[in-house]
Amino acid sequence: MKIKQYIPSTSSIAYSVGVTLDRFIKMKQDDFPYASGELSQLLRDIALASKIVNRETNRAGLANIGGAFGQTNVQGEEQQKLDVIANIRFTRALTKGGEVCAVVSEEDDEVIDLQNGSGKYVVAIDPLDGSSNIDVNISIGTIFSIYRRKTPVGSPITVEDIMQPGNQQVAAGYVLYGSSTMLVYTTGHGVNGFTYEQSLGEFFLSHPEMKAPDDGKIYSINEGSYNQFEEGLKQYISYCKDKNYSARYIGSLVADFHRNLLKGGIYIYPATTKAPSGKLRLLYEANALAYIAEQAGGAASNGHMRILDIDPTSLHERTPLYIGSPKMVAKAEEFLKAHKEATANCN
Ligand SMILES: O=P(O)(O)OC[C@H]1O[C@](O)(COP(=O)(O)O)[C@@H](O)[C@@H]1O
Ligand SMILES: [Mg+2]
Ligand SMILES: [Mg+2]
Repeated sequence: MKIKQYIPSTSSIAYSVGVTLDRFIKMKQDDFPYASGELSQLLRDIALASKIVNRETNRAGLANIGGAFGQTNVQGEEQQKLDVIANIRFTRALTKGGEVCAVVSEEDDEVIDLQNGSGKYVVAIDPLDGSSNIDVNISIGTIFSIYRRKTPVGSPITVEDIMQPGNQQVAAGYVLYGSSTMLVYTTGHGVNGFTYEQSLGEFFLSHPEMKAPDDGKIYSINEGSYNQFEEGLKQYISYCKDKNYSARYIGSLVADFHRNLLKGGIYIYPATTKAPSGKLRLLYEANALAYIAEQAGGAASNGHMRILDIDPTSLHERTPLYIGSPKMVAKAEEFLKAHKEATANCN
């Protein structure tokens, strides 16, 4: 009996399809000898739910799942049907997976206790980001943050488990439902992006070790509320215009963030006179993207302090967000600080 060693074929007739998300998670898990596989399973559960939500978003116009659901959420926003569908799909996947004890969701007023005595993890999630773009076929997303609970497994869930600053995240990521669907995540060891191959039902590694360019020429801000911006920010926007930077604003946080992460740029959702804490939510929007930004060499602040160091005080609290290329975030902070100091000196 002859035995020969396997030599991988390099022939283009059967090109390699690449590394699947499952295999990548397994490979990375092996990097941590004490890893128990629970976080890996949790990431797989999120990937599964995102495949289902991807299917729903793709056929939203056909299957009568576009449009309003007819209820408002705790933010006072009218829920879209896809907000509710995505919320059900992710919460169900996290419950069935068995790794999670509690979920904080944009679409639920209170913390959801999954009645899972063995769950080690807490997930904060924006099931559907960019809701205003659902019915107009513009990229939308999902954003998630993962924490290890602070209290012993099996004990009642406490504020301590939920109200953790972003620097306590063990993983974070987003799904972008765009011209292609991508899952981008970090477990604190760099950022990797996977593209969904619909026909095979698999995510494949397409953007290994993503790095945010140090600087950029794109600024993303909704200037519709310009008159309510603080003076320092107005000066930074003039600076961007003097520099002939490109203004790009999709109105879906995940999509704007993703573009700027790849090309270099800054996304700003500022404080305004009407909304002094801005619009975006700390626990399930800002923290996750801030962790990814920093893991890719970018930066994220509320204009004055690092997002990841903010101690949360309420479930749906909002924060101004300045995120993207580190030099651009630093420059924006500089303008805010300089104007604040100048005003203070005048008084
Ligand atoms: O319409 P505005 O005020 O520019 O706000 C757009 C921002 O609001 C959001 O839609 C808020 O997120 P949700 O859609 O998850 O509520 C962001 O995705 C987006 O960046
Ligand atoms: Mg959102
Ligand atoms: Mg949302």
